[in-house]
Amino acid sequence: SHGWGYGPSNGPDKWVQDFPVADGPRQSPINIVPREAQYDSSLKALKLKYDPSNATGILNNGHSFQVDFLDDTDTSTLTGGPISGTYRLRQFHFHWGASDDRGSEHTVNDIKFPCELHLVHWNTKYPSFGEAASQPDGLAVVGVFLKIGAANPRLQKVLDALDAIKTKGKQTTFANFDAKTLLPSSLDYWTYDGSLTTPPLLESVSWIVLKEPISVSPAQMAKFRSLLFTGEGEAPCCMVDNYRPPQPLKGRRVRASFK
Ligand SMILES: NS(=O)(=O)c1ccc(C(=O)NCc2ccc(F)cc2)cc1
Ligand SMILES: [Zn+2]
Repeated sequence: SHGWGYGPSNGPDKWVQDFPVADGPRQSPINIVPREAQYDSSLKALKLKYDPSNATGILNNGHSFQVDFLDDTDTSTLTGGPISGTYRLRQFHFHWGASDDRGSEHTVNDIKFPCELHLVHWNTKYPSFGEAASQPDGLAVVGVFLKIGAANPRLQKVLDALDAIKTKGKQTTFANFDAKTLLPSSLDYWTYDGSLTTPPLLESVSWIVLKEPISVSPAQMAKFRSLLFTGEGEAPCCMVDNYRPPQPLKGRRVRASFK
């Protein structure tokens, strides 16, 4: 009944009641201060190899919507970057605001973007996502900022599917989508050790936040905001402001892959 959410009674400030790790040492998101990030020449280039045929479906999970991928083989993977080994793409999803002045989870010099994309990967040294999610090196999430500008044609196929998943729990098939097309031209990134940004807030994520945003138009942002947090037949509540604000850095280092 009273599950976690983003409202006044169940939002980010209340999560610590059910998930004490919310006050842990490596929580996400954070504010990224480029001037204080340490360039690390030992950081490798990101290597993302995604197979479009692994896309299976698109789901309104009541907190965001996600595009799910078949992750039973190493056909859609993340390697290189700050991580060692092979991480498999499991899903991507977004966080966004009720207006263009907010919505991202990470901020840069305290600047909020209207939307942030998360591509979620898990370390194949563990038998499953669920197992990996409880390990300090279990997950790797690539974060991409969306900035208001020209309409982004690469987003359109995802946004056109949203009418079919308006309410919580609805899902539909979503096939043959190349998640790589959502990435900006530069793969320069900041990286730090963090957590899931929603309950259970597990401290198992190597965060890889790309410096270059991709574009989204105001009309496309309106499509995100047409979704509902609520299920069919419930009093409708617009799915907006589904972002956790930045958390204390607690001495963590943020490294940059670029000068
Ligand atoms: N915003 S984010 O990219 O940080 C993020 C990514 C994935 C999840 C997730 O999978 N939750 C369900 C879940 C969590 C742990 C499990 F063990 C099983 C399912 C939550 C937040
Ligand atoms: Zn997320």
